[in-house]
Amino acid sequence: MNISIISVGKLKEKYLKSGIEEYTKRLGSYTKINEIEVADEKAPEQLSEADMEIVKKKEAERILAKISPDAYVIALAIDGKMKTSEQLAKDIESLMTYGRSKIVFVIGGSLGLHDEVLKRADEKLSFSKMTFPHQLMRLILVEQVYRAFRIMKGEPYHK
Ligand SMILES: C[S@@+](CC[C@H](N)C(=O)[O-])C[C@H]1O[C@@H](n2cnc3c(N)ncnc32)[C@H](O)[C@@H]1O
Repeated sequence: MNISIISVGKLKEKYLKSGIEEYTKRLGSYTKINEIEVADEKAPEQLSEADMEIVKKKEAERILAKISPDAYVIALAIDGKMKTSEQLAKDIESLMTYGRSKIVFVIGGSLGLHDEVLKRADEKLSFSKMTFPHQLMRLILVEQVYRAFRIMKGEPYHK
């Protein structure tokens, strides 16, 4: 099983970096996780709709260039499908069972994901109807992937 997380922009906050490192280390007992960062585009506050589209499109090109054709892509999106941690574990397990050995999670930049990425995605996953900063989303996601492996292995985890 090869799991990647593609995200836009460099992770700057120390506390997020150390949280992600911690869960990546814990996950190491179950699977390897590749953290792929693609460059973000400058997005000043006052962008027109057209300019926002350009920013998201440029970021999308960089994201799509990192995804291989045989990868199962899960795009993180607020309007995606919500699931329980147990369901996520089950879904990852069935992907492994059916030979989809490459799973790629994609987290958008500050403006979100371009439609082209959403079209490439096999599913859209929502963590709630609230908006999280993309860098914090990385930490939440890696913890949930770790939790999913604990659940799959029948190991204890905090409820
Ligand atoms: C700051 S948010 C982008 C907000 C943007 N207005 C949108 O609607 O996508 C950056 C990225 O974090 C992820 N994200 C933020 N909140 C999320 C949530 N509740 N569920 C799933 N993904 C989320 C998405 O991938 C999103 O593209």
